[in-house]
Amino acid sequence: MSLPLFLHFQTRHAADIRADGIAIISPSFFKPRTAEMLRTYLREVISVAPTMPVYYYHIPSVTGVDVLGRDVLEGIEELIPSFSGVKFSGSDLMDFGQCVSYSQPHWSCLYGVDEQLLAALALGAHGAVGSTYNYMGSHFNELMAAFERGDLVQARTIQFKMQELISYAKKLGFDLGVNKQLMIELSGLSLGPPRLPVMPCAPSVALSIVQKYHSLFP
Ligand SMILES: CC(=O)N[C@@H]([C@@H](O)[C@H](O)[C@H](O)CO)[C@@H](O)CC(=O)C(=O)O
Repeated sequence: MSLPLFLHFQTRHAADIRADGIAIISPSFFKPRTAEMLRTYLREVISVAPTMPVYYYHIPSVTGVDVLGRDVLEGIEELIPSFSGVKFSGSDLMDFGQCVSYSQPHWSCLYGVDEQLLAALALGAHGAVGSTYNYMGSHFNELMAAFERGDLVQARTIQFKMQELISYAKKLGFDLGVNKQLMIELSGLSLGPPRLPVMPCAPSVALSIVQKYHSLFP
């Protein structure tokens, strides 16, 4: 089966630079309708570098692909021996729980909806990858530490503050452009403007969210 050429080169490049692994997102223009179609696609992408660890990056709100993560994992360890886990950026926690439950001992199930991390930890998430960790990582480390020592009151307090911040930001149009501006403001790093079609964030919006952040996390 043939693979779009750029994917061939991207995977080859990852192998050439000895990347620790790759995460593969579903195609979103011609969408796979079934888990089998998506698994076949993942296998073809990684066939260029068959020993490199590979993660399935499940992010239905971006791809628009309506296939359960758990269904994609079915039998994937036989199809892709280097399969290493899933980065799950969906809000369907039952599906996430089923991914964790099916997970093989050497896999990682990483959760990516930052405002629901605590629930995912309770379901056995092995780690987290998310955009807001770029500027709120220390608070999330505290959340995870509190969860690990069984202090659910503290873990919830941090999660609720985070939810309040995201819901505040969403009312002001939180998107990638806003998120990038928050990274700049809160990390102090100069990251430049976003690339089209993402639009830059209005300074008044970023300022308002930054103020909210400081009021929640003084
Ligand atoms: C749909 C989306 O962008 N999800 C984010 C979240 O971190 C999200 O921004 C956060 O939970 C706030 O809603 C990440 O899962 C995506 C992500 O980590 C990435 O693509 O780098």
